[in-house]
Amino acid sequence: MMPPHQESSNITIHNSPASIMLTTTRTAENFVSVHAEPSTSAADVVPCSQRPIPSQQQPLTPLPFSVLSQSLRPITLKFEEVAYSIHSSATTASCFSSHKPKPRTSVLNGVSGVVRPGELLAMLGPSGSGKTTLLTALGGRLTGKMSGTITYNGRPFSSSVKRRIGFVAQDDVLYPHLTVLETLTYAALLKLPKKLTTQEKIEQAELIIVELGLARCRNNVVGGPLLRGVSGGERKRVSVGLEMLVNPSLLMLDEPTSGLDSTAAHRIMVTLRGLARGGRTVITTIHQPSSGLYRMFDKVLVLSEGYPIYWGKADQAMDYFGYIGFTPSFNFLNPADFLLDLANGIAPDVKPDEQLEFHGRVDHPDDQNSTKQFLISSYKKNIYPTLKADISQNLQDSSFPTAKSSKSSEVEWNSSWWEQFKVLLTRGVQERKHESFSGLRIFQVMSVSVLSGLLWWHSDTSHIQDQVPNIMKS
Ligand SMILES: Nc1ncnc2c1ncn2[C@@H]1O[C@H](COP(=O)(O)OP(=O)(O)OP(=O)(O)O)[C@@H](O)[C@H]1O
Repeated sequence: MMPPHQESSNITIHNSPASIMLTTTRTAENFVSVHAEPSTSAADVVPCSQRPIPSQQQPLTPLPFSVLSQSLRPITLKFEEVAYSIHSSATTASCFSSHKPKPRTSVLNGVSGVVRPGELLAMLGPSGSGKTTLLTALGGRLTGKMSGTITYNGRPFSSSVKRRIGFVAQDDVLYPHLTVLETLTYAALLKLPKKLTTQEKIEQAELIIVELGLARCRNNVVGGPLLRGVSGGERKRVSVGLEMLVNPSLLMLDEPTSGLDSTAAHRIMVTLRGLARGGRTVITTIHQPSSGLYRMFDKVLVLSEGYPIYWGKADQAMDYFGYIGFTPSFNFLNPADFLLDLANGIAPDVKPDEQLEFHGRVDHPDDQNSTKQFLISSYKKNIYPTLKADISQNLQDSSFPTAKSSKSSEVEWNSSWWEQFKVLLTRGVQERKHESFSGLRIFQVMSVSVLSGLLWWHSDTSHIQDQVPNIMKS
């Protein structure tokens, strides 16, 4: 079987040193920031003066084209009164009760916000508070009964918006036996426009590897549950890199730091903040950030059982809760801990040792509920009016292409059928290079591939999101 990195077909993955940092600069935090070029027509792009100042410029060799340096179309995301409910009787339904209307459980209740290019929004809340559901809704992936409005530069979700969104799910789907370089290279070969040569696409993958600080592990296998591979943080950065290949204007990440140590989590968050400062709109859910991570957020949305209890600047959250009467009775080093306690209905006047007792006792839920109710009503009274005014601000925007230009750009971004087939075949062989081949297995795989292919044969390009998981699995 072919060793990794060996030339196969006409696709070659080089291990040459990445001397292609066209648009990268290192900041004082030893962070590689991604310099995108937001359109100057967008009203609320973060001014250059607010971006991190590079401490040193590195000598750069120009590339003919860089996916990261091409002009972005910044996205201002606004969502207002988003509510979502699910059927809660799935387990109790029987053939005798099937005609009864099923009760619904509310998951999100009147959640609103505005996130602008250059901003990093963190959604905080206890487990089950609705963070992932909201992120999925904002990413245009939520099916079911949802109400409220979500707009992208003032327009509803559309295929051209979809193209500009990168979504990193909590459970990322990666090929365990491919190396970091191979993973990103095959993705580049599939995703990048056909006007680029194969060599240029490979260079884009190398550029992303450098951008995300993966150069050290570029030749390590990604790994999975049964195969030891790169570390959790590196794996997460590979997932971010896969989304960056299409240079998204709006990047969404579900729990990108879960299961990581504080250093790896910090590195991921530094990366995300850099992506935001490059003109992108970045939204992440996060479970229990350290105080260091918390300080990196621009805005914070705190959810409690699907209700918002805080929306605003991260560094003003403690002041707000102090204003409505919740001042920590001891010095909270980590504001996130304080916010999560409040979202759980735990008032700060309960001392730490009493809090343990509080968690263990069952006769206090009323106290917790009344605290939550007070926080929800305070949000409606103090925060929502200002937020609503902010959402109502008109946005002068011309950054999305018209239907006609969008169509032509979509055609431009598709590789030919034959190109995709060659890449998928090579990737499939590479991924299974450790396995022994038999005629039966080859027949089995080919039959499933043909069937999958027929299912999506001539499907509309606007359904590309549905096709991607099939491409990944095939
Ligand atoms: N399709 C669904 N079917 C059943 N329950 C659902 C569905 N979608 C959401 N829920 C419920 O809605 C609530 C919110 O779920 P969600 O995953 O958004 O929470 P979360 O804040 O992201 O939690 P975690 O931090 O544990 O990931 C949970 O109680 C979950 O069980």
